[in-house]
Amino acid sequence: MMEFSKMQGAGNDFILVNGLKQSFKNLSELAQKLCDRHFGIGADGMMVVVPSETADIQMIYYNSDGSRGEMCGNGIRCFSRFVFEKGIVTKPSFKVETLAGIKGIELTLVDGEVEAVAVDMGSWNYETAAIPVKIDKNEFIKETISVEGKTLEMSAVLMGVPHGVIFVDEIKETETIRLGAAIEKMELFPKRINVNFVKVVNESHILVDTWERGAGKTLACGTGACASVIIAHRLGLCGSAVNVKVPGGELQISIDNEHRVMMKGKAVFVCDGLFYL
Ligand SMILES: N[C@H](CCC[C@H](N)C(=O)O)C(=O)O
Repeated sequence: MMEFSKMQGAGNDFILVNGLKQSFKNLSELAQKLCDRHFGIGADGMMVVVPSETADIQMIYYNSDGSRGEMCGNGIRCFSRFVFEKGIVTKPSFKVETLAGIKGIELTLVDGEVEAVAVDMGSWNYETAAIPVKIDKNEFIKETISVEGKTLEMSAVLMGVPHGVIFVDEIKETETIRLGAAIEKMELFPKRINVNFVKVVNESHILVDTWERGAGKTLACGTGACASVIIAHRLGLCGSAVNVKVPGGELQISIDNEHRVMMKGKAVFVCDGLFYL
């Protein structure tokens, strides 16, 4: 049997496993098994707590399809509350090692409970070689793509993981699913890509709906919310402090003048349990 916690951040749900107490052979297979919504517990992804030599603790993230994600914005908020409330980390400010670099965490405590988690998500990268995008241009900004019989204008950015951002007049979940699924796997994106459909309400409010690489349609995507603000800000469509409303809740995203993105939002425990491996 295996101990786990189920958590969610703005409706993006995760299974957390304490890798300091138990070790596993194949994390990709474990993620697929645990995240299956019929034969397992059910979640968008799985995080494992492991030691770090360069930070206070290390987060390993897998999507529900068993693919490794370099970073997970909603996930790192849940991970941070988990390691604090389980006593693994004992201070409200700490650093988490990820495949996308070390992230700074600030917990907001109310009566000893974690009320919100702020994450220094670090900076972004527009270079097509880094995202990656297979195109003979340095950046992929407002480029035209044809998919599922539609011509769309998309911009791409690496926010720890690859993100595409498409601005729409109206968000339709059926289109997020139909178009997102096709764009994720286009040859243009050798490592696949997360796809965000964005409606700008005003300069401090946007709506985002995301099709996630390796997880499909989710109720929120933290790195996607960050990517959407970054691109909207670059195109002059929003300011540098934005409330991002997603189907599962909302996130506060801000860009500082050192080219860094800060994300703040909740992280909620759903349950603790035992899984029969
Ligand atoms: N599916 C993403 C990783 C999780 C991102 C998302 N859950 C977030 O909150 O940032 C990828 O493989 O690129």
